[in-house]
Amino acid sequence: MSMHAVPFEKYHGTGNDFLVVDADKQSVRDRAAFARAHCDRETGVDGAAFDGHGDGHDDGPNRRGADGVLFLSVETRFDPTRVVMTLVQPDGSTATMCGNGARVVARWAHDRTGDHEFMIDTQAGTRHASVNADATAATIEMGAPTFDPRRVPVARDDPLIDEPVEGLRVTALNTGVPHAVSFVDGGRDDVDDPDRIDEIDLDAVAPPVRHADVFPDGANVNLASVVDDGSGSDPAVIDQRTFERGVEGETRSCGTGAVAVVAAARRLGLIEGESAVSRPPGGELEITVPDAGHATLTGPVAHEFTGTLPADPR
Ligand SMILES: N[C@@H](CCC[C@H](N)C(=O)O)C(=O)O
Repeated sequence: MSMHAVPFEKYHGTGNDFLVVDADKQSVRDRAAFARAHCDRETGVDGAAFDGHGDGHDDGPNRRGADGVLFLSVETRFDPTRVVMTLVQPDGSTATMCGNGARVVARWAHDRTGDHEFMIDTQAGTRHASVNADATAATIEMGAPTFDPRRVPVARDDPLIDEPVEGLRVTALNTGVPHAVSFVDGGRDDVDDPDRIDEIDLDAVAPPVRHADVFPDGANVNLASVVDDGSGSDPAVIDQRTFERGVEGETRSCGTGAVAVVAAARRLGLIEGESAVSRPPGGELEITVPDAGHATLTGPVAHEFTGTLPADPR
């Protein structure tokens, strides 16, 4: 067994939290085993064990474990600096894209270089990223959402738009990874509605959809409720919850999910305008989904703590 210790940083974006490992400096032989062990919410990385935890500057959710490990490689010979991103999830799988993870990558790269603009190489394509002046928020270009059945993918010839799948009415699309979006009536603040979004047992209703035959690669499953349709002077507001493939549970926030929710709401005519605010449990995200071209995702990012972890945790 290797006793090698791997330095890492922990960051989060609206509560979607990640361990970050500099892949240029650290070798982790079995990345899946590393992620499975250290992301575990009961036995994984514990911030209380490390200096810098809750340092008063970037006070994160400070939960044990994480939603994934970002292995990053920086290529400063490019302008803007390029970062190659690989996300290994708590079940050991590798995700092709992660919106909140990419926002964390931009902040991590800023903390190393002082730059504010980056290109991030993901398995879903190369994405432009920027951090704001004090690096408390990051914006990612998210590519163009697609409902094309071959690209979601869904196992049928027509787009899957607002149809029943395993007990939910679902719209299927790909925003870098596959998503199923299901709109429900009551928003988080509709406290008198017994069926409001937060009353739904997501851990019970999502897995049958996540594993449905119509999704050959599986899907992340989002519940969404339109709070404001954007017909007034402000952008639309949508409450969101996401059950993530790879985490196999609900996360505090999902960036590709937020873009999927807004793109699906636009497709179904539920909101007006190309900008919207998504409200996952972990905070607020600003999304744009233009009629053509790249969507964008903007929201807060924060550093939690720094430490070292065993490279081979078995
Ligand atoms: N949390 C992410 C999504 C990560 C990928 C997803 N779990 C999958 O496997 O499809 C985000 O912020 O987009």
